[in-house]
Amino acid sequence: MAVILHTENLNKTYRLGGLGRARHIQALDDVNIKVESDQPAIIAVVGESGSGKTTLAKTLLRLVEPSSGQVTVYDRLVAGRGSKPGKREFLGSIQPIFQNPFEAFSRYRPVDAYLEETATRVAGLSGRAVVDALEHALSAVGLDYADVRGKYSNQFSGGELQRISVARALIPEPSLIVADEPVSMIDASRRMIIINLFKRLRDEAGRSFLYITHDLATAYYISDYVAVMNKGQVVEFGRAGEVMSNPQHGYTRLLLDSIPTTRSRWRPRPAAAPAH
Ligand SMILES: Nc1ncnc2c1ncn2[C@@H]1O[C@H](COP(=O)(O)OP(=O)(O)OP(=O)(O)O)[C@@H](O)[C@H]1O
Repeated sequence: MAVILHTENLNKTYRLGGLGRARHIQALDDVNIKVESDQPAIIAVVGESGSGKTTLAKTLLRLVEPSSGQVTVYDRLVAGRGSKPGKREFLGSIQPIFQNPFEAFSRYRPVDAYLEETATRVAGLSGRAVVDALEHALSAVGLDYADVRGKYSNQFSGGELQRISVARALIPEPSLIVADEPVSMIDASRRMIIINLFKRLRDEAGRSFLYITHDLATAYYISDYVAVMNKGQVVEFGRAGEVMSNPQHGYTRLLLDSIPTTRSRWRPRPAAAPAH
């Protein structure tokens, strides 16, 4: 079985302010998560703002150095003491998708230039193989290269642009895609297209995802595993079905109670008392 993700006693403390006025924020507080499986998996990390989700994502992407602890992804140590993966090899195996696709692509550069750059610089491709990789990745997200070529970010909807971000992430054939709030900036009616795309890429292309979200409802819908974070700690972790149907922690129950259900939304109001 492969160790898809293992964080061991992972800590991150940010230091704010200068000498004498320094303040420390413990963004990750002994985070321990282990997902071991032969099947690719979608691992959701849920929690309110400031709970440490993005910091966790950034340690996997090596954008943030942990204060202590280690991270293993697909049996390879990627962060913490002793981790020294080569840059290209590392970038190829873990790819990010960010929250705002309009910020990921400058409006002064055609979007396919970004895809080409990933194909040449990260995947190490050249010549015809670059075009093949772009065609293949775009078709995996339901887009045609001919419809994307030469166009700029302002010529796409947020949903289309996020699908192009996913295509870019797929080019180096990563084993894990880290998606930090990937649908929060997208029109609500288009969110499920991206969410379902992740499911399809897990099942058909064998990609695993770390899916970071505030939204427990979509986390439940697509995830195999859920980690619930609060104040830098993972307060609950397990198979999605178990966490949702039998939450052990009060904070998880609180998050679950905040999901609007059909029943609570449409429950008829009690009739007003007749006026006397
Ligand atoms: N570069 C930084 N310097 C100092 N403090 C930081 C830095 N990045 C994050 N923090 C702090 O660390 C804590 C965790 O932040 P983080 O962004 O990881 O949370 P989050 O759960 O992703 O929040 P959100 O959902 O709002 O993105 C917060 O208190 C935040 O203010």
